[in-house]
Amino acid sequence: MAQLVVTPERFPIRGSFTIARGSKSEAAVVLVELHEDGLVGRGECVPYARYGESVEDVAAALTALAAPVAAGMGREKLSSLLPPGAARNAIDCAFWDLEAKRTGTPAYELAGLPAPQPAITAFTISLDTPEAMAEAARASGHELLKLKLGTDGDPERIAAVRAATPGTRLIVDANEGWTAANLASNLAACADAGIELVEQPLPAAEDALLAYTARPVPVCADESAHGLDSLPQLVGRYDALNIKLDKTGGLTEALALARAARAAGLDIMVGCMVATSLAMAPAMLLAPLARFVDLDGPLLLARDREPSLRYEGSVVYPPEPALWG
Ligand SMILES: CC(C)C[C@H](N)C(=O)N[C@@H](CCOc1cc(O)cc2c1C(=O)N[C@@H]2C)C(=O)O
Ligand SMILES: [Mg+2]
Repeated sequence: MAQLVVTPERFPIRGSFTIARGSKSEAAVVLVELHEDGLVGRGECVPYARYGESVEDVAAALTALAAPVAAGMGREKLSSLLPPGAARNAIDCAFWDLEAKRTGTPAYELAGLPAPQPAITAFTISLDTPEAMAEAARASGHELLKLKLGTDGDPERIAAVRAATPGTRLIVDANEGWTAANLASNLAACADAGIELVEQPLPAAEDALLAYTARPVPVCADESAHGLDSLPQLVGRYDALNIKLDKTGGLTEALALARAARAAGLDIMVGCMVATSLAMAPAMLLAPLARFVDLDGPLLLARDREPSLRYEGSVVYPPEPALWG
């Protein structure tokens, strides 16, 4: 029977990171370890205030599972005990890792997935002035950039980055910062600049408008997409959804959501919060199902876990078993 250990941790961000909702200077994560017969399964999550989560509440919800876990409770019970969200993510991924270690079978095989392959990840450019974003984009040298937008002057930011990086693939993320009044003009600016995807333009509560708006660039749900239950209301409004394990409550529901979304004709982005390689590793298993991979969390950190995922230029490599899975 496994012993559950829950540890809140902080990892400093290199400089700071700004989106439409505010700035961050550190990643606040919760680590879950499941110790059994000398083996340790691990998972990591990022509680997000936007979804009503805090480090304290998530750690408490996980600690409350110590007794049932010690009594033999397994991964299959989690969806009846925790909502889709950060707490379930950390323990779900820890169960997958423990099972992989106990059976000697890689997690991708346990999940019925192909072996994950190296993938091009997006690299995020923090929200700033048009000049500063253009310079950060040019200096990054990455093949696929995700521009954080969501405030006045976004067409100028888009135009400045496009002029500075003519050959670079671009996606943008408004983090709910656009409005009914500027949606059409901002989407037109994206189309003019050859932007490949626009993530969460409107506040989640205003999604209905998207069904009646021309979408000259594919539009991807992020803050509107959570677990499987959220899928029906995205169809007809969005062209893609950003699957993050912190929103689905781990790999188990992420897989079900990815398969259901593809069956409904939606493209998939596999995304992340600002977190370490341990949080990215299970998400790498979804990369073969995804049109866009956005697993750059560790690239923004001043310090990562050891061992970490391997990043070379724009390419992220599948995890080694010593990290996860
Ligand atoms: C390193 C990147 C930020 C990761 C990824 N490319 C990305 O864009 N992810 C999210 C951004 C969410 O990040 C936030 C926003 C926020 O207001 C507060 C936090 C975080 C986070 O990761 N940790 C704290 C809680 C996206 O919108 O797609
Ligand atoms: Mg987003």
